[in-house]
Amino acid sequence: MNWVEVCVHTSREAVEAVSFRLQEMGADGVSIEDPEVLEREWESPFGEIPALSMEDYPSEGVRVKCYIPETSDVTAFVRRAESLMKEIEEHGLDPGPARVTTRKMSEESWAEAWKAYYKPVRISKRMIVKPVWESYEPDRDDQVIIELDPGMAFGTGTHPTTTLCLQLLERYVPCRGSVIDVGCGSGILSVAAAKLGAETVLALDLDDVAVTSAEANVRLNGVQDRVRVRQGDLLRGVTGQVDLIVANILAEIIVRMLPDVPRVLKDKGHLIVSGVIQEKEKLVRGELEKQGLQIVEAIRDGDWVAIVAKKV
Ligand SMILES: C[S@@+](CC[C@H](N)C(=O)[O-])C[C@H]1O[C@@H](n2cnc3c(N)ncnc32)[C@H](O)[C@@H]1O
Repeated sequence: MNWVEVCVHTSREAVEAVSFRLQEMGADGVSIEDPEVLEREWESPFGEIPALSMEDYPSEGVRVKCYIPETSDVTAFVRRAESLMKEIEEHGLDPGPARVTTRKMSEESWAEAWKAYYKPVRISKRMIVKPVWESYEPDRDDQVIIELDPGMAFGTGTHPTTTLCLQLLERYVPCRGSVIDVGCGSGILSVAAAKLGAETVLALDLDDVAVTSAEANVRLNGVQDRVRVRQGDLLRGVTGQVDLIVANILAEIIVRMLPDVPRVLKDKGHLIVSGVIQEKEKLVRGELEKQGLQIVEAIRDGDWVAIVAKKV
């Protein structure tokens, strides 16, 4: 299949909002070309991009690129991307050059374009997310390495909403406990939960591309005996109770899921929700309380918030 690269040239402050909205519009991931990486002093070998070249980056602003099938309605997608620039401005963010351009790509060049931007990432002292085509030498005995081939699904481990979830999973996955990952995308959080000691993990996603990708990543990490992947709409139809639910989806969708949480969560079980932009934090907190869930803590990365709540 051939692809169309849609490039949104924007400002650094609008990158998060643009990336998230492009994914809401149906793009299954984004790559970000920010000249800031040319100047940054890396603290560790992780995240380094070899052969950095000035020509690959814009001289002003940041380029956010995504790839959509040539057979999809490209014109409509581009129109929505253009109106997104107006939305950004209305929300008081600098849209930057606010240009949307397209380029046709073959299947092979699309795959390579992705790989160039995706390197091992250190999530915490113990946890590393590593693309399957990269090599990495563990630097501690208790290291948790999550191998990923994200394909077309969201969840490379580089998005702050995913990173926040991974950091919380490291602290909240109960040893030999049960976990549900709602909106599993590439399966990254399910694999992490299994590698952090969960006995059973149910990975759910509405999108069949995500289901296929999660199944592949579960096998890649050898955790298929503990992780089941199923297509599903939030917690609808889920029976039984688990120790931990994690969901990295947008605030509005999380709010729709919350009425089902007390039914699916064991007493004293935890819920981790991420994908919450700062402005929506109050809404999510209010709905958590409405469901009788006690807020334990919230952690942040830029404008993103992840909240942990407990069934008391
Ligand atoms: C932001 S991605 C998170 C992927 C991955 N869990 C991570 O943390 O990187 C959100 C995922 O939720 C899925 N999703 C959206 N609405 C859903 C719904 N109603 N039920 C289940 N999954 C849903 C999307 O298909 C997407 O894969």
